[in-house]
Amino acid sequence: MHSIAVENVFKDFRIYARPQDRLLELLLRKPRHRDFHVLQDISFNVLEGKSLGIIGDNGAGKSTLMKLLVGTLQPTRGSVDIRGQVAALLELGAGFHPEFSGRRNIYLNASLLGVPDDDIEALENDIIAFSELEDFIDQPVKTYSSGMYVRLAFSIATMVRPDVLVIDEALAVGDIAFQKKCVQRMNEFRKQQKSMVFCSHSMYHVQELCDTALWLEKGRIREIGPSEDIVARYEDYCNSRRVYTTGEAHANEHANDKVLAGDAAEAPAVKDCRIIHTVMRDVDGNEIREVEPLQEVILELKAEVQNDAAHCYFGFALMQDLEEIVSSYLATDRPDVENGPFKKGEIITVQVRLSAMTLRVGKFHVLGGVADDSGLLWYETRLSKEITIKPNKGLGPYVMPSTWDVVRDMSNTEDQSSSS
Ligand SMILES: Nc1ncnc2c1ncn2[C@@H]1O[C@H](COP(=O)(O)OP(=O)(O)OP(=O)(O)O)[C@@H](O)[C@H]1O
Repeated sequence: MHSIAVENVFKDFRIYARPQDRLLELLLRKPRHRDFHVLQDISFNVLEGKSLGIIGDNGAGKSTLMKLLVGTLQPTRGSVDIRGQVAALLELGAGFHPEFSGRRNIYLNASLLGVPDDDIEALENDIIAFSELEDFIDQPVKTYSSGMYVRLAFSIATMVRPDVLVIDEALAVGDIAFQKKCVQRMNEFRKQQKSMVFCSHSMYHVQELCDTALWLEKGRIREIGPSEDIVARYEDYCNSRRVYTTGEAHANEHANDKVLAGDAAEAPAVKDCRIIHTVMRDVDGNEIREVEPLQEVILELKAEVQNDAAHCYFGFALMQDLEEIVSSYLATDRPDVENGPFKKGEIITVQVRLSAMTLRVGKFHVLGGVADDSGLLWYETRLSKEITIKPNKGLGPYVMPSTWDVVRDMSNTEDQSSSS
Protein backbone atom coordinates (compact mmCIF):
# COMPACT_ATOMS: atom_id res chain seq x y z
CA MET A 1 0.00 0.00 0.00
CA HIS A 2 1.27 3.48 -0.78
CA SER A 3 1.79 6.19 1.82
CA ILE A 4 2.34 8.90 -0.78
CA ALA A 5 0.69 9.09 -4.18
CA VAL A 6 1.42 12.01 -6.48
CA GLU A 7 -0.51 12.09 -9.74
CA ASN A 8 0.04 14.39 -12.71
CA VAL A 9 1.02 17.32 -10.54
CA PHE A 10 1.70 20.71 -12.13
CA LYS A 11 2.71 23.80 -10.20
CA ASP A 12 2.80 27.28 -11.71
CA PHE A 13 3.93 30.44 -9.99
CA ARG A 14 2.65 33.79 -11.14
CA ILE A 15 5.45 36.17 -11.99
CA TYR A 16 4.73 39.90 -11.94
CA ALA A 17 7.16 42.27 -13.61
CA ARG A 18 6.46 44.96 -10.97
CA PRO A 19 4.99 44.52 -7.45
CA GLN A 20 2.10 46.88 -8.24
CA ASP A 21 0.99 44.63 -11.14
CA ARG A 22 -0.43 42.19 -8.62
CA LEU A 23 -2.79 44.85 -7.27
CA LEU A 24 -3.61 46.19 -10.71
CA GLU A 25 -4.52 42.70 -11.85
CA LEU A 26 -6.98 42.40 -8.96
CA LEU A 27 -8.49 45.81 -9.54
CA LEU A 28 -8.66 45.78 -13.33
CA ARG A 29 -9.37 42.05 -13.62
CA LYS A 30 -6.94 41.79 -16.48
CA PRO A 31 -3.98 39.41 -16.36
CA ARG A 32 -0.72 41.22 -15.69
CA HIS A 33 1.38 38.19 -14.88
CA ARG A 34 3.12 35.39 -16.70
CA ASP A 35 2.96 31.81 -15.48
CA PHE A 36 6.22 30.16 -14.50
CA HIS A 37 5.86 26.37 -14.77
CA VAL A 38 7.93 25.15 -11.84
CA LEU A 39 6.70 21.54 -11.85
CA GLN A 40 5.21 19.71 -14.79
CA ASP A 41 3.46 16.36 -14.89
CA ILE A 42 4.97 14.82 -11.77
CA SER A 43 3.70 11.35 -10.83
CA PHE A 44 5.16 8.83 -8.38
CA ASN A 45 4.27 6.65 -5.40
CA VAL A 46 6.11 5.93 -2.18
CA LEU A 47 5.11 2.60 -0.70
CA GLU A 48 4.68 2.15 3.03
CA GLY A 49 8.04 1.64 4.73
CA LYS A 50 10.01 2.91 1.73
CA SER A 51 12.11 6.01 1.32
CA LEU A 52 12.47 8.30 -1.67
CA GLY A 53 15.35 10.70 -2.34
CA ILE A 54 14.79 13.79 -4.44
CA ILE A 55 17.83 15.09 -6.28
CA GLY A 56 18.50 17.65 -8.99
CA ASP A 57 20.20 20.94 -9.73
CA ASN A 58 19.48 24.24 -7.97
CA GLY A 59 16.13 25.56 -9.07
CA ALA A 60 14.93 22.18 -10.41
CA GLY A 61 11.82 22.39 -8.23
CA LYS A 62 12.76 20.08 -5.35
CA SER A 63 11.70 22.36 -2.50
CA THR A 64 8.48 23.22 -4.30
CA LEU A 65 7.70 19.51 -4.61
CA MET A 66 8.41 18.97 -0.91
CA LYS A 67 6.06 21.84 0.00
CA LEU A 68 3.34 20.27 -2.14
CA LEU A 69 3.85 16.97 -0.32
CA VAL A 70 3.33 18.48 3.11
CA GLY A 71 0.53 20.76 1.97
CA THR A 72 2.13 24.17 2.51
CA LEU A 73 1.57 24.70 -1.25
CA GLN A 74 -1.31 23.46 -3.36
CA PRO A 75 -0.76 22.05 -6.86
CA THR A 76 -2.08 24.05 -9.81
CA ARG A 77 -3.29 20.73 -11.24
CA GLY A 78 -3.08 17.09 -10.18
CA SER A 79 -3.31 15.44 -6.78
CA VAL A 80 -1.14 14.65 -3.78
CA ASP A 81 -2.31 12.02 -1.34
CA ILE A 82 -0.46 11.23 1.88
CA ARG A 83 -1.68 8.62 4.34
CA GLY A 84 -0.93 9.08 8.03
CA GLN A 85 0.69 11.73 10.15
CA VAL A 86 3.39 13.72 8.37
CA ALA A 87 6.27 15.49 10.08
CA ALA A 88 8.32 17.80 7.94
CA LEU A 89 11.59 19.62 8.14
CA LEU A 90 11.48 22.18 5.36
CA GLU A 91 12.59 25.79 5.41
CA LEU A 92 14.89 26.79 8.21
CA GLY A 93 12.87 27.98 11.18
CA ALA A 94 9.51 27.23 9.56
CA GLY A 95 6.99 26.32 12.22
CA PHE A 96 8.97 28.03 14.98
CA HIS A 97 7.79 31.13 16.77
CA PRO A 98 10.93 33.32 16.99
CA GLU A 99 10.03 34.97 20.30
CA PHE A 100 9.22 31.69 22.08
CA SER A 101 11.87 29.63 23.81
CA GLY A 102 13.05 26.35 22.35
CA ARG A 103 11.03 24.54 25.02
CA ARG A 104 7.78 26.35 24.13
CA ASN A 105 8.42 25.70 20.48
CA ILE A 106 8.68 21.98 21.23
CA TYR A 107 5.13 22.11 22.61
CA LEU A 108 3.91 24.32 19.77
CA ASN A 109 5.36 22.10 17.05
CA ALA A 110 4.49 18.77 18.59
CA SER A 111 0.88 19.80 19.17
CA LEU A 112 0.68 21.00 15.55
CA LEU A 113 1.78 17.47 14.66
CA GLY A 114 -1.14 16.12 16.64
CA VAL A 115 0.73 14.93 19.74
CA PRO A 116 -1.39 15.28 22.91
CA ASP A 117 0.11 17.53 25.65
CA ASP A 118 0.75 14.63 28.07
CA ASP A 119 2.71 12.79 25.42
CA ILE A 120 4.74 15.88 24.63
CA GLU A 121 5.71 16.13 28.29
CA ALA A 122 7.01 12.59 28.12
CA LEU A 123 8.98 13.35 24.93
CA GLU A 124 10.31 16.74 25.98
CA ASN A 125 13.50 15.53 27.68
CA ASP A 126 14.35 13.14 24.85
CA ILE A 127 13.86 15.90 22.29
CA ILE A 128 16.13 18.24 24.22
CA ALA A 129 18.75 15.56 24.82
CA PHE A 130 18.87 14.57 21.14
CA SER A 131 19.20 18.20 20.07
CA GLU A 132 22.02 18.76 22.62
CA LEU A 133 20.56 22.20 23.34
CA GLU A 134 20.12 21.77 27.10
CA ASP A 135 21.90 25.06 27.86
CA PHE A 136 19.87 27.08 25.36
CA ILE A 137 16.44 25.49 25.51
CA ASP A 138 14.93 28.35 27.52
CA GLN A 139 16.31 31.07 25.22
CA PRO A 140 14.09 32.50 22.44
CA VAL A 141 14.78 30.64 19.20
CA LYS A 142 15.45 33.92 17.40
CA THR A 143 18.84 33.83 19.15
CA TYR A 144 19.65 30.37 17.71
CA SER A 145 22.16 29.76 14.93
CA SER A 146 20.93 27.93 11.83
CA GLY A 147 22.60 24.74 13.10
CA MET A 148 20.71 25.04 16.41
CA TYR A 149 17.42 25.54 14.59
CA VAL A 150 17.95 22.38 12.60
CA ARG A 151 18.95 20.38 15.67
CA LEU A 152 15.72 21.30 17.41
CA ALA A 153 13.52 20.88 14.34
CA PHE A 154 15.04 17.50 13.48
CA SER A 155 14.68 16.26 17.06
CA ILE A 156 11.01 17.25 17.18
CA ALA A 157 10.15 15.89 13.73
CA THR A 158 11.68 12.49 14.37
CA MET A 159 10.81 12.11 18.07
CA VAL A 160 7.05 12.48 17.58
CA ARG A 161 7.13 9.25 15.52
CA PRO A 162 5.18 10.35 12.46
CA ASP A 163 4.12 7.89 9.74
CA VAL A 164 5.82 9.91 7.04
CA LEU A 165 8.93 12.05 7.45
CA VAL A 166 9.69 14.74 4.86
CA ILE A 167 13.11 16.34 5.12
CA ASP A 168 14.52 19.04 2.87
CA GLU A 169 18.30 19.33 2.90
CA ALA A 170 18.42 19.63 6.70
CA LEU A 171 21.59 17.66 7.10
CA ALA A 172 23.68 20.22 5.24
CA VAL A 173 23.29 22.71 8.08
CA GLY A 174 24.40 20.59 11.04
CA ASP A 175 28.01 19.73 11.85
CA ILE A 176 29.41 16.30 10.95
CA ALA A 177 28.78 14.80 14.40
CA PHE A 178 25.14 15.84 14.33
CA GLN A 179 24.77 14.68 10.71
CA LYS A 180 25.86 11.23 11.84
CA LYS A 181 23.24 11.20 14.59
CA CYS A 182 20.58 12.29 12.11
CA VAL A 183 21.52 9.57 9.65
CA GLN A 184 21.34 7.01 12.46
CA ARG A 185 17.94 8.32 13.48
CA MET A 186 16.67 8.21 9.90
CA ASN A 187 17.88 4.64 9.55
CA GLU A 188 16.04 3.67 12.74
CA PHE A 189 12.98 5.33 11.28
CA ARG A 190 13.29 3.20 8.14
CA LYS A 191 13.66 0.04 10.21
CA GLN A 192 10.32 0.83 11.85
CA GLN A 193 8.76 0.58 8.38
CA LYS A 194 7.91 4.28 8.22
CA SER A 195 8.06 6.19 4.95
CA MET A 196 10.43 9.01 4.20
CA VAL A 197 11.06 11.59 1.52
CA PHE A 198 14.45 13.16 1.67
CA CYS A 199 15.78 15.93 -0.54
CA SER A 200 19.51 16.46 -0.59
CA HIS A 201 22.52 17.54 -2.59
CA SER A 202 24.52 14.87 -0.72
CA MET A 203 24.53 11.89 -3.06
CA TYR A 204 26.09 9.80 -0.34
CA HIS A 205 23.15 10.37 2.00
CA VAL A 206 20.59 9.76 -0.73
CA GLN A 207 22.28 6.50 -1.65
CA GLU A 208 22.55 5.39 1.96
CA LEU A 209 19.11 6.44 3.14
CA CYS A 210 16.78 6.03 0.18
CA ASP A 211 15.47 2.97 -1.65
CA THR A 212 14.42 4.99 -4.67
CA ALA A 213 15.59 8.32 -6.07
CA LEU A 214 13.79 10.81 -8.25
CA TRP A 215 15.89 13.12 -10.41
CA LEU A 216 14.15 16.40 -11.13
CA GLU A 217 15.32 18.48 -14.05
CA LYS A 218 13.76 21.84 -14.84
CA GLY A 219 10.54 20.85 -13.11
CA ARG A 220 10.14 17.46 -14.78
CA ILE A 221 11.08 13.95 -13.72
CA ARG A 222 14.19 13.04 -15.67
CA GLU A 223 14.59 9.62 -14.05
CA ILE A 224 13.18 7.63 -11.15
CA GLY A 225 14.49 4.25 -9.99
CA PRO A 226 16.78 2.47 -7.51
CA SER A 227 18.75 5.17 -5.70
CA GLU A 228 22.15 3.66 -6.50
CA ASP A 229 21.47 3.77 -10.26
CA ILE A 230 19.93 7.23 -10.32
CA VAL A 231 22.65 8.73 -8.12
CA ALA A 232 25.30 7.19 -10.37
CA ARG A 233 23.72 8.68 -13.48
CA TYR A 234 23.22 12.07 -11.83
CA GLU A 235 26.87 12.06 -10.72
CA ASP A 236 27.86 11.23 -14.28
CA TYR A 237 25.87 14.18 -15.50
CA CYS A 238 27.37 16.50 -12.86
CA ASN A 239 30.89 15.30 -13.59
CA SER A 240 30.51 15.92 -17.29
CA ARG A 241 29.28 19.43 -16.56
CA ARG A 242 32.12 20.05 -14.14
CA VAL A 243 34.55 19.41 -16.97
CA TYR A 244 33.02 22.29 -18.88
CA THR A 245 33.37 24.63 -15.93
CA THR A 246 36.32 23.76 -13.69
CA GLY A 247 38.03 22.03 -16.55
CA GLU A 248 37.38 24.78 -19.04
CA ALA A 249 40.99 24.99 -20.17
CA HIS A 250 41.08 21.26 -20.70
CA ALA A 251 37.80 21.21 -22.60
CA ASN A 252 38.88 24.13 -24.75
CA GLU A 253 42.07 22.35 -25.61
CA HIS A 254 40.01 19.50 -27.09
CA ALA A 255 37.63 21.90 -28.79
CA ASN A 256 40.70 23.46 -30.44
CA ASP A 257 41.93 20.03 -31.48
CA LYS A 258 38.63 19.47 -33.23
CA VAL A 259 38.77 22.82 -34.97
CA LEU A 260 42.27 22.01 -36.15
CA ALA A 261 41.00 18.68 -37.42
CA GLY A 262 38.34 20.45 -39.45
CA ASP A 263 35.62 19.13 -37.16
CA ALA A 264 34.36 22.43 -35.83
CA ALA A 265 30.68 21.52 -36.06
CA GLU A 266 31.02 18.68 -33.58
CA ALA A 267 29.18 18.68 -30.25
CA PRO A 268 30.90 20.32 -27.23
CA ALA A 269 34.02 18.61 -25.93
CA VAL A 270 33.32 15.61 -23.74
CA LYS A 271 35.48 14.36 -20.92
CA ASP A 272 38.14 11.93 -22.04
CA CYS A 273 37.03 9.07 -19.90
CA ARG A 274 33.85 7.95 -18.21
CA ILE A 275 33.98 5.54 -15.28
CA ILE A 276 31.52 2.68 -15.68
CA HIS A 277 32.08 1.16 -12.25
CA THR A 278 34.32 1.03 -9.20
CA VAL A 279 34.33 -2.22 -7.27
CA MET A 280 36.37 -4.28 -4.83
CA ARG A 281 37.16 -7.89 -5.78
CA ASP A 282 38.70 -10.88 -4.03
CA VAL A 283 41.70 -12.55 -5.63
CA ASP A 284 39.40 -14.92 -7.53
CA GLY A 285 37.81 -11.92 -9.22
CA ASN A 286 34.47 -11.97 -7.37
CA GLU A 287 33.00 -8.60 -6.42
CA ILE A 288 32.91 -8.31 -2.63
CA ARG A 289 30.97 -6.11 -0.18
CA GLU A 290 32.56 -7.64 2.92
CA VAL A 291 36.23 -8.05 3.64
CA GLU A 292 38.33 -9.70 6.34
CA PRO A 293 41.19 -7.77 7.90
CA LEU A 294 44.44 -8.60 6.10
CA GLN A 295 42.59 -10.15 3.16
CA GLU A 296 44.26 -9.65 -0.22
CA VAL A 297 41.93 -7.55 -2.37
CA ILE A 298 41.75 -5.87 -5.75
CA LEU A 299 40.44 -2.35 -6.37
CA GLU A 300 39.02 -2.08 -9.86
CA LEU A 301 37.64 0.67 -12.02
CA LYS A 302 36.28 0.17 -15.50
CA ALA A 303 36.18 3.15 -17.82
CA GLU A 304 35.23 4.01 -21.35
CA VAL A 305 37.45 6.33 -23.37
CA GLN A 306 35.43 9.05 -25.04
CA ASN A 307 38.06 10.98 -27.01
CA ASP A 308 40.87 9.86 -29.28
CA ALA A 309 44.43 10.33 -28.11
CA ALA A 310 43.29 10.71 -24.52
CA HIS A 311 45.77 10.50 -21.69
CA CYS A 312 44.10 9.32 -18.50
CA TYR A 313 45.65 9.10 -15.07
CA PHE A 314 43.82 6.74 -12.76
CA GLY A 315 43.56 6.74 -9.02
CA PHE A 316 41.84 5.07 -6.09
CA ALA A 317 41.14 6.05 -2.53
CA LEU A 318 39.62 4.20 0.39
CA MET A 319 37.15 6.58 2.01
CA GLN A 320 35.59 6.36 5.44
CA ASP A 321 32.46 8.46 6.04
CA LEU A 322 33.11 9.88 2.57
CA GLU A 323 34.94 12.70 4.30
CA GLU A 324 38.16 11.04 5.16
CA ILE A 325 40.61 9.44 2.77
CA VAL A 326 42.29 6.61 4.66
CA SER A 327 44.64 5.65 1.85
CA SER A 328 45.19 6.50 -1.80
CA TYR A 329 46.81 4.93 -4.84
CA LEU A 330 47.51 7.39 -7.65
CA ALA A 331 48.91 6.65 -11.07
CA THR A 332 49.88 10.33 -11.35
CA ASP A 333 52.86 9.41 -9.12
CA ARG A 334 53.69 6.31 -11.15
CA PRO A 335 55.28 6.66 -14.57
CA ASP A 336 55.18 2.85 -14.95
CA VAL A 337 51.36 2.77 -15.08
CA GLU A 338 49.85 2.96 -18.58
CA ASN A 339 48.24 6.35 -19.20
CA GLY A 340 47.60 6.31 -22.94
CA PRO A 341 47.19 7.72 -25.47
CA PHE A 342 43.96 5.71 -25.56
CA LYS A 343 41.50 5.42 -28.44
CA LYS A 344 37.89 6.59 -28.36
CA GLY A 345 35.63 3.62 -27.54
CA GLU A 346 38.29 1.65 -25.68
CA ILE A 347 37.15 0.02 -22.45
CA ILE A 348 39.89 0.09 -19.85
CA THR A 349 39.94 -1.99 -16.69
CA VAL A 350 42.35 -0.68 -14.08
CA GLN A 351 43.21 -2.81 -11.08
CA VAL A 352 45.30 -2.21 -8.00
CA ARG A 353 46.08 -5.23 -5.87
CA LEU A 354 46.40 -4.60 -2.13
CA SER A 355 48.34 -7.40 -0.48
CA ALA A 356 46.51 -6.87 2.84
CA MET A 357 43.46 -4.89 3.89
CA THR A 358 44.81 -3.13 6.96
CA LEU A 359 41.58 -1.48 8.15
CA ARG A 360 40.29 -3.51 11.08
CA VAL A 361 36.83 -2.10 11.74
CA GLY A 362 34.03 -0.14 10.10
CA LYS A 363 32.73 0.50 6.65
CA PHE A 364 34.28 2.25 3.71
CA HIS A 365 33.88 2.99 0.03
CA VAL A 366 36.40 2.69 -2.76
CA LEU A 367 36.62 5.86 -4.83
CA GLY A 368 37.87 5.47 -8.39
CA GLY A 369 38.98 8.57 -10.25
CA VAL A 370 40.44 9.78 -13.52
CA ALA A 371 42.62 12.87 -13.78
CA ASP A 372 43.58 14.86 -16.86
CA ASP A 373 47.16 15.08 -18.10
CA SER A 374 47.97 17.92 -15.72
CA GLY A 375 47.24 15.44 -12.95
CA LEU A 376 45.45 18.22 -11.06
CA LEU A 377 41.87 17.97 -12.28
CA TRP A 378 40.10 14.80 -11.14
CA TYR A 379 37.32 15.26 -13.63
CA GLU A 380 35.61 11.93 -13.15
CA THR A 381 35.04 9.99 -9.94
CA ARG A 382 32.83 7.07 -9.04
CA LEU A 383 32.22 5.45 -5.66
CA SER A 384 31.84 1.74 -5.05
CA LYS A 385 29.00 0.39 -2.97
CA GLU A 386 29.60 0.40 0.77
CA ILE A 387 32.05 -2.28 1.91
CA THR A 388 32.01 -3.66 5.46
CA ILE A 389 34.91 -5.12 7.39
CA LYS A 390 33.92 -8.42 8.97
CA PRO A 391 33.88 -8.51 12.78
CA ASN A 392 37.16 -9.78 14.18
CA LYS A 393 39.14 -9.93 17.41
CA GLY A 394 41.45 -7.06 18.20
CA LEU A 395 41.65 -3.44 19.17
CA GLY A 396 42.28 -0.24 17.26
CA PRO A 397 41.38 0.94 13.75
CA TYR A 398 44.20 -0.85 11.88
CA VAL A 399 45.77 -4.25 11.68
CA MET A 400 49.24 -4.78 10.22
CA PRO A 401 50.60 -7.95 8.66
CA SER A 402 52.74 -9.41 11.43
CA THR A 403 54.79 -12.43 12.41
CA TRP A 404 55.66 -13.56 15.93
CA ASP A 405 58.89 -14.78 17.40
CA VAL A 406 59.55 -15.94 20.94
CA VAL A 407 63.23 -16.48 21.72
CA ARG A 408 64.12 -18.44 24.86
CA ASP A 409 67.51 -18.09 26.46
CA MET A 410 67.90 -20.85 29.08
CA SER A 411 71.53 -20.15 30.04
CA ASN A 412 70.64 -18.54 33.42
CA THR A 413 68.01 -21.02 34.53
CA GLU A 414 68.63 -23.41 37.47
CA ASP A 415 68.29 -26.48 35.29
CA GLN A 416 70.96 -25.14 33.03
CA SER A 417 73.39 -24.23 35.90
CA SER A 418 72.95 -27.55 37.82
CA SER A 419 73.58 -29.57 34.73
CA SER A 420 76.79 -27.69 33.98
N1 LIG B 1 6.94 31.57 -4.59
C1 LIG B 1 7.59 31.55 -5.75
N2 LIG B 1 7.28 32.43 -6.74
C2 LIG B 1 7.93 32.41 -7.92
N3 LIG B 1 8.90 31.52 -8.23
C3 LIG B 1 9.26 30.63 -7.30
C4 LIG B 1 8.63 30.59 -6.01
N4 LIG B 1 9.20 29.58 -5.29
C5 LIG B 1 10.15 29.01 -6.09
N5 LIG B 1 10.17 29.65 -7.29
C6 LIG B 1 11.05 29.32 -8.43
O1 LIG B 1 10.81 27.96 -8.74
C7 LIG B 1 12.02 27.33 -9.17
C8 LIG B 1 12.23 26.09 -8.34
O2 LIG B 1 12.53 26.46 -7.01
P1 LIG B 1 12.81 25.38 -5.86
O3 LIG B 1 13.18 26.15 -4.63
O4 LIG B 1 11.69 24.43 -5.78
O5 LIG B 1 14.09 24.65 -6.47
P2 LIG B 1 15.08 23.63 -5.76
O6 LIG B 1 15.27 22.49 -6.69
O7 LIG B 1 14.64 23.31 -4.39
O8 LIG B 1 16.42 24.46 -5.70
P3 LIG B 1 17.63 24.42 -4.63
O9 LIG B 1 18.40 23.16 -4.88
O10 LIG B 1 18.43 25.63 -5.01
O11 LIG B 1 17.06 24.53 -3.26
C9 LIG B 1 13.13 28.35 -9.00
O12 LIG B 1 13.37 28.93 -10.28
C10 LIG B 1 12.53 29.39 -8.07
O13 LIG B 1 13.05 30.67 -8.35
